[in-house]
Amino acid sequence: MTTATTKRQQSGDPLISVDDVTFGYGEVPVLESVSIDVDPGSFVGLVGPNGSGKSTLLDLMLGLRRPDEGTVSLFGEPAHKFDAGERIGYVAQDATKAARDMPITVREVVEMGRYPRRLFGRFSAADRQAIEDALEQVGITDLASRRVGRLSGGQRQRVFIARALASEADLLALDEPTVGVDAESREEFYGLIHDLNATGLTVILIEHDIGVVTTHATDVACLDRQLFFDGDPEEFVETDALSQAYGKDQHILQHDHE
Ligand SMILES: Nc1ncnc2c1ncn2[C@@H]1O[C@H](COP(=O)(O)OP(=O)(O)OP(=O)(O)O)[C@@H](O)[C@H]1O
Repeated sequence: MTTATTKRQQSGDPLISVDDVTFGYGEVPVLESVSIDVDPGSFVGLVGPNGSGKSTLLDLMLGLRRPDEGTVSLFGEPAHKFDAGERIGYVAQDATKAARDMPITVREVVEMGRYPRRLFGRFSAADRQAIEDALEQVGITDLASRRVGRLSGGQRQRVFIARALASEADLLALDEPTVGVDAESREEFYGLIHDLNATGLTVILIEHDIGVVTTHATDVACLDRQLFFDGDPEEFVETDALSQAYGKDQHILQHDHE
């Protein structure tokens, strides 16, 4: 996408490197000896049953929490020292639900993604163009002056993706982004994420629907405190990692397939 991304892709260094990480909230262990790399340009689907530590691992990857043991590097730096806001578009669980109460327009949300790049507190012509391009890329130009709170869940998701694009993020991190979104909008949404990944944007997606993950992801990581599987989606469906990780919670998967 950007020149910086291209350079990193050429260098072949992982964009995120999690090395032998252990983490707990107080005495409660959540992650145990987890090691995983996220390569530039990849689309990593992070799956596992409820409470298996997916959101926690994402927090650690983005430097929002520090591991008890092990190390996490992000863009080649210790993750907790990195100012993640600059190069990462993060759509947290419930982010769009919170947006229901936002008394601001779609364009204003997308502009926020561009704030850090302003010079002397003002948008340049290039900034304005980047904002328009981001709106257009996710197909919400005609919604630009609408209030975010008045949009559907699927439309709000697009607004947040556009904000990430306006910031020229190198990495898009999505935590169950389509909860509560209807099947058609959901399919369209993942088509959009697929296309963005094809342009070089690295994607990490937490998602219970294994079908979505195996269709779009280039890598699957299956977690339940430990990493059960990390690799090719096709191999993943052939191994017993699914039943090992989900065990009695397999109904979660079936439910999402319906
Ligand atoms: N801030 C917190 N303080 C204490 N415990 C927490 C906190 N956040 C999460 N946990 C616990 O850590 C474990 C892992 O939670 P996490 O949200 O990472 O799992 P998850 O795989 O993302 O779950 P889900 O699929 O249900 O969203 C759970 O047992 C959860 O209750």
